[in-house]
Amino acid sequence: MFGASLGAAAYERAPEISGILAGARPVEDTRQARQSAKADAMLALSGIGISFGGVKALSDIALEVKGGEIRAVIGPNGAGKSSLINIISGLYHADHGTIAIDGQSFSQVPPSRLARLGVARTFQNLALFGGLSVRDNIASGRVYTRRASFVEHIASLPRARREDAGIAEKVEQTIAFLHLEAVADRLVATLPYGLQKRVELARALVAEPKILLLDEPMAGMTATEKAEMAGFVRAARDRHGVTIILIEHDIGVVMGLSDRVAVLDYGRKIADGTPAEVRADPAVIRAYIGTAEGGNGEDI
Ligand SMILES: Nc1ncnc2c1ncn2[C@@H]1O[C@H](COP(=O)(O)OP(=O)(O)OP(=O)(O)O)[C@@H](O)[C@H]1O
Repeated sequence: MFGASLGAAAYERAPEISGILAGARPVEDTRQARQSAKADAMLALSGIGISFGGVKALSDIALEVKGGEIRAVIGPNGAGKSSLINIISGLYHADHGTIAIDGQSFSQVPPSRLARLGVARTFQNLALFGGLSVRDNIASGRVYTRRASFVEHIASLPRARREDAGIAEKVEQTIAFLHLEAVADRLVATLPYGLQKRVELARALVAEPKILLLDEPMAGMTATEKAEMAGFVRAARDRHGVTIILIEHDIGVVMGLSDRVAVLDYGRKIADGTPAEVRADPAVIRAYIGTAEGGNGEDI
């Protein structure tokens, strides 16, 4: 039943996101949160809950992600997957719970510190600069590393030149890693969708994150493009040790790529384990059979 792609979200969230950002609360570092973070976890969520109006998008979610793990979060449409990633990346503020990133605990992750905390993400709907080249889009992923002032850059002072050279080197390494050399000078808007998704991955990876959040990185791709993307995601983990949290509707891809899989349904975690454990879990089978996307009764 999981062979097919299960489709995309049915709504846009930009206005809500900007509203939430405007109301950002200060960071908290609580003893309770520190205790709940397991020592070897790169990321640990505890008691996470969020509601939108009357809709409980997430209730009491715990999730532990070990360093270097590829961890998938799956579930039917509206299960709360994107909300979870948006909370981890500071776009949404949880009503309850704590988030520990590499040992630092927050009740709300500050988006302005996300890159320095070593977290990068991609978006369900592409968030690239269509009128800029592939190379410039990728370079935008390292803007946060700049220290030199505007004036230093205008005057091309040594610190600014060193920074530019460092960024350019990382960008070229990332272009090579993701095999984007042939399109590096093309405007992003002129690329096929599958390649645009790869550019978005490149922009996240150029920041050399410890944690990479991928929100449906293979949505809308052909089978060949999905296989390529899965290869790049695995290589990012294997070669660079990046810890990866992956939301993806194509369960075939998820099961082949992930070390562990958490399953959400109606905002609750209903299963968490290896792909084999999750595939055999009756609650997971029930959740998918109860949706329009599943329902043909085959095994997961
Ligand atoms: N910004 C928001 N404003 C209002 N409701 C929201 C917002 N974000 C999420 N929701 C609601 O929270 C619930 C969970 O949505 P979410 O997008 O997290 O699910 P999902 O599992 O990612 O779904 P999909 O697979 O369709 O992308 C849904 O009922 C959704 O309508």
